[in-house]
Amino acid sequence: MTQYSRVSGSVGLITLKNPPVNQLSAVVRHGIVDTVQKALSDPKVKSVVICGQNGMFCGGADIKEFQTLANMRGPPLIPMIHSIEAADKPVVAAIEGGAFGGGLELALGCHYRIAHSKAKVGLPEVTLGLLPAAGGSQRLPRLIGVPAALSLITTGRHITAAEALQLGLVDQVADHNTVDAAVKFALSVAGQSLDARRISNFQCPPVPNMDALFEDVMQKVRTTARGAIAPIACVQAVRAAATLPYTQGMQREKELMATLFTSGQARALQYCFFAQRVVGRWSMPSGARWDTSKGRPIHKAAVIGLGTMGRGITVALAQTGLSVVAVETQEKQFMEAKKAVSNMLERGAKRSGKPLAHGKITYSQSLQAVADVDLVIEAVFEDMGLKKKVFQQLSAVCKPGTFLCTNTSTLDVDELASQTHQPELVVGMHFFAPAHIMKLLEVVYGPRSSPELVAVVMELGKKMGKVSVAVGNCRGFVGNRMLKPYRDQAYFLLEEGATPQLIDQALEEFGFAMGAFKVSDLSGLDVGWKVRKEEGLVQPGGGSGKSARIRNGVRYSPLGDLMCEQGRFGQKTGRGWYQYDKPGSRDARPDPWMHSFLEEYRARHGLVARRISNQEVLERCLYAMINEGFRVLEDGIAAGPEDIDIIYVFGYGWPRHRGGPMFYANMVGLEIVLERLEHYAQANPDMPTLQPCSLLRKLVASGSPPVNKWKEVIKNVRSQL
Ligand SMILES: CC/C=C/CC(=O)SCCNC(=O)CCNC(=O)[C@H](O)C(C)(C)COP(=O)(O)OP(=O)(O)OC[C@H]1O[C@@H](n2cnc3c(N)ncnc32)[C@H](O)[C@@H]1OP(=O)(O)O
Repeated sequence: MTQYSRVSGSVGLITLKNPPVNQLSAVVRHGIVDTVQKALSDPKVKSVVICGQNGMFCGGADIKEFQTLANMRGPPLIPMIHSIEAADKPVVAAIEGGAFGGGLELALGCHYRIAHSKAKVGLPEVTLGLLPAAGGSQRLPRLIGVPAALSLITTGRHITAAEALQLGLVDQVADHNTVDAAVKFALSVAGQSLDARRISNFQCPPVPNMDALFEDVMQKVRTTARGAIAPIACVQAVRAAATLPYTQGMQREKELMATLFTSGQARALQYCFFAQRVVGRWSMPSGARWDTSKGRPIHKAAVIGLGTMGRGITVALAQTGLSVVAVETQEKQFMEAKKAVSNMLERGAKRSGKPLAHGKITYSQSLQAVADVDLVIEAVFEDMGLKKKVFQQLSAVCKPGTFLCTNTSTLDVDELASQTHQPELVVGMHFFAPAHIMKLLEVVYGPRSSPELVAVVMELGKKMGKVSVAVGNCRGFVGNRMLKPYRDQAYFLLEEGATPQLIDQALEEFGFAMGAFKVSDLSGLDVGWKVRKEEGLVQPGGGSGKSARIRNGVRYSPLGDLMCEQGRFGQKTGRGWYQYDKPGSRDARPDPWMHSFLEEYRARHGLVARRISNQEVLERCLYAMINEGFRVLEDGIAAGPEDIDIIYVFGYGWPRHRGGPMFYANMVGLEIVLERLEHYAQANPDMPTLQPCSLLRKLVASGSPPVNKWKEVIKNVRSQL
């Protein structure tokens, strides 16, 4: 786990060996303590280099060890790093690949840091619900100054070696063999005084208006954290570094970490870290899996339809370096799209500092232009008739073996596949707007989809920088299917006495970026109205009599339809569930009109408004969504709870520090979720989505196992179906 040797006569070389990322597990910490001791007590050794094997310095503490305190055995990090800093021989960190979290804290305890030009460094603890509590929050501001340290520690972002050099975080950048460079450097500094190299002895560089700076940062962090506690603790820890002597600062760091380490938020964020990796190991009900299915390279892709989604997808594809044929048959849209895509690419290049991807896109107004591409993504208007036609044409035009993908958000992927000669080469690629920015991609396979195609699309998603989740085909797939009962409950609560702002406030306090009604105003009420009309659900004036609030035997709220009848489509019309200064404006303000609209509606339907608590809003909206999540698992549409949670965290603004809906249910307690659903279902027998699903009942009957053990119960339930 830790190898020691003497090189170049007088340099003790310590190599961390703990795949996959040389994480600081207990055995590694033991190894470091032992080998540092060995090097320091060997009179032949004049200086020391610490490096990691396989091109990676160190990925930090072993996150798996956090899951049970019992695993936190072995030498603690803080005294280990102190003993390195206190050494009387120079210790040099040779950073290849990356130094993250405890790995960077270890490097900060060294007297010098040499990084490879391609290496990255960072203190990402905040993303795991923690703070850099092995001295990182105290050493980093002393080394690079308070503003830069605040930026790195509160966001957890990884920076390049070049930026680290500019900030003074590393002393030298090597283009070739970093360990050789570090050994050479270690030889050159042997015997030199180390007084000026121990960061814990430094004073933080002075900051003018320090109080104002911290107030400002705290304000920003509170706004962006949306209830997450770690970013706030990070600011407090850096403040301690700026205002207290080192030992007192370390004490403060320890106290703050104690409040975070066992928190539910830390558990949720660490669950998300692993869940994100679990979804990459996809499987299909046929037994096909990520490690047994091989894709093939895609050189040229096409996008059909250059509306908002098609433009974003074109940009995302071009940015991967692929050749893209962008097709739009309508003249006006074609001209507008060319300009828009070009602007988006320019903005992207500016943001990332990477070269423009313009040259890779060919525009065409004819479908014939896609004859030689390897993969097509259809992004025409969400209309089954239109999409079917496009798929028939694509099947006739494309060379055999071309993969055909649809960017539908709800429609039946199998029905589209059946329009083609090779239905096994059709899947859904459900992007989220804006498609070149949003991280989530739902990859929707049908019973006939080939595993090769799923492998290709999952890989393509990765290249586009997406978190791709493979899911089965059903109406709305995973994300939109679960969103429906959530939204329905929000409407029903309005009927019963709530206001849009009361519901949104409860959801935003929970941590959602936007409440259900603000999201509806943003995406446009007319979108859902059109779908409901096609489904035959809309009645003029919302319908009348007792049946006005019932469709197909279940409860229905015509409120959204009535809003649309009044032309209140949301932000685009300047009026929706909220009012806006002008069409297109984003600043939502409560609209007094809504009060009389709801009063009149309730009076018409004999409803008496009652006081709705935040707790009821959360329980009805979230538990209805979670209940649907259990159905999704039961039906085999998602492979496991991690898939659902990652979809919600990356695509639907679910607060990451609450881990995703299924993790949240587990945190609340499955028996509580079941009991509340039973309570609400009894009070509302015409709302079947509140009837607890059998998988939830089975899990509770099985003793409510933790979320990572659900798959066993799910397997049994599915095998009985
Ligand atoms: C006392 C408390 C002290 C806390 C201080 C800390 O150090 S907290 C930990 C801080 N470190 C991090 O947050 C880094 C987490 N890791 C990463 O960001 C990335 O893994 C990486 C190091 C940038 C490498 O990225 P890459 O894309 O190359 O690989 P993967 O992310 O896919 O990871 C490969 C496998 O390694 C596992 N893994 C990564 N880091 C850790 C870790 N710190 N502890 C345990 N395991 C780790 C990861 O889970 C992958 O394995 P899978 O089996 O595929 O899940």
